[in-house]
Amino acid sequence: MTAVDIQPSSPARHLVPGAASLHVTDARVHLGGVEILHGVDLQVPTGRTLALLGPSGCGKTTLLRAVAGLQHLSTGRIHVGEDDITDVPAERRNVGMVFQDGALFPHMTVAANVGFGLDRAARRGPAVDEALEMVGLAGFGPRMPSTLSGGQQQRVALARALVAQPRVLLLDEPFSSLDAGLRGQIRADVARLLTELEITAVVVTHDQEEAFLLGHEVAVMIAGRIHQQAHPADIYAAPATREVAEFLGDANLVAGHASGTAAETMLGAVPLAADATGAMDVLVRPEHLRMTPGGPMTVRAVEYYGHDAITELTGPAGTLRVRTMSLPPYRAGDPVALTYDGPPTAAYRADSTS
Ligand SMILES: Nc1ncnc2c1ncn2[C@@H]1O[C@H](COP(=O)(O)OP(=O)(O)OP(=O)(O)O)[C@@H](O)[C@H]1O
Repeated sequence: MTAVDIQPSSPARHLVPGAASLHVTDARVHLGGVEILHGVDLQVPTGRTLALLGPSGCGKTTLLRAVAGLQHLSTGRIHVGEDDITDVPAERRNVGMVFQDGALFPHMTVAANVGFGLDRAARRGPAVDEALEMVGLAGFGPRMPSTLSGGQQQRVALARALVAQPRVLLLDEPFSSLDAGLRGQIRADVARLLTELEITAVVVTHDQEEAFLLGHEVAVMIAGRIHQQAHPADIYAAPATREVAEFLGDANLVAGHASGTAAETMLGAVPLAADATGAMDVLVRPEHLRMTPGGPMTVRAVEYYGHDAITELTGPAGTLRVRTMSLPPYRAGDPVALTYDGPPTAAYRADSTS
């Protein structure tokens, strides 16, 4: 699922003035003598949300800290709009940040939390109320954080970042401290809000669903490199590298021999999205496989989830997972044949490293 573009109900009021594009070019960061970011490029157009997705420890927070001015770049440049902010101190960048747990001050009212970073005059003005209104919490100013739900607290954290009218907003795993039930609801809420506000945002997450929901585009970072930045549907359909395919989960890689627009595999001919020749590992999504009784593969297990089911099979094509929308009529040990029934797909050189 991906965030739907929603027309703001009243654009003039919701638009965060000054929102600007973000461009990171060839960013390198060294920590403790080790290169953590290996020349990262990132582009976020004005008013769009980019989800920065990658496994734990790949460098997502380091990149966010660099954009915020909390981490020095060894090389590379950062532009917000036309301005090169690479050497601008953090407090003058006008880049807002929302951290993992929201971190509200429990002894201060909602309004005091939101106005915390403002000078005294600005705190008395309309900015705090406006920011609360933006996040749908008009009238919540006098409340204490402990009287709010987890989702409302997260919205207050967002209001606190928005009150300074940042040109770019950075969110580091903003839902990680919420329990699973609440999380699903709140992230959909925040996805809608970010789109309505037309703010330029980067959201860090290691959760694919979250990235696909929140990001107009998704950048996949692995081991300090951006492997791909594209629309979620394009990333899912055609992961640029084997690492992206594997990280996104539920990727079967089937050995094959490519000659042009198709590869010959144990599943028969599989159409390829880009011409290739030679030994390849072909990406086969579980929903693009069809099972028929009898055949060279053996069912190992069936996992039934209600909305769909995953059947795991082993045999000459390797260990493969197949997704069906209902419970398949097979049990462990049954012989099954598999055929490919999907669009032209990606393939990776068999000798390329994982
Ligand atoms: N001060 C430091 N000195 C040396 N290495 C560090 C330092 N801070 C972070 N690192 C390393 O840099 C790498 C990237 O860390 P970073 O926190 O940016 O990853 P991340 O993708 O945000 O991970 P997570 O999703 O777990 O928060 C990790 O391998 C981490 O161990």
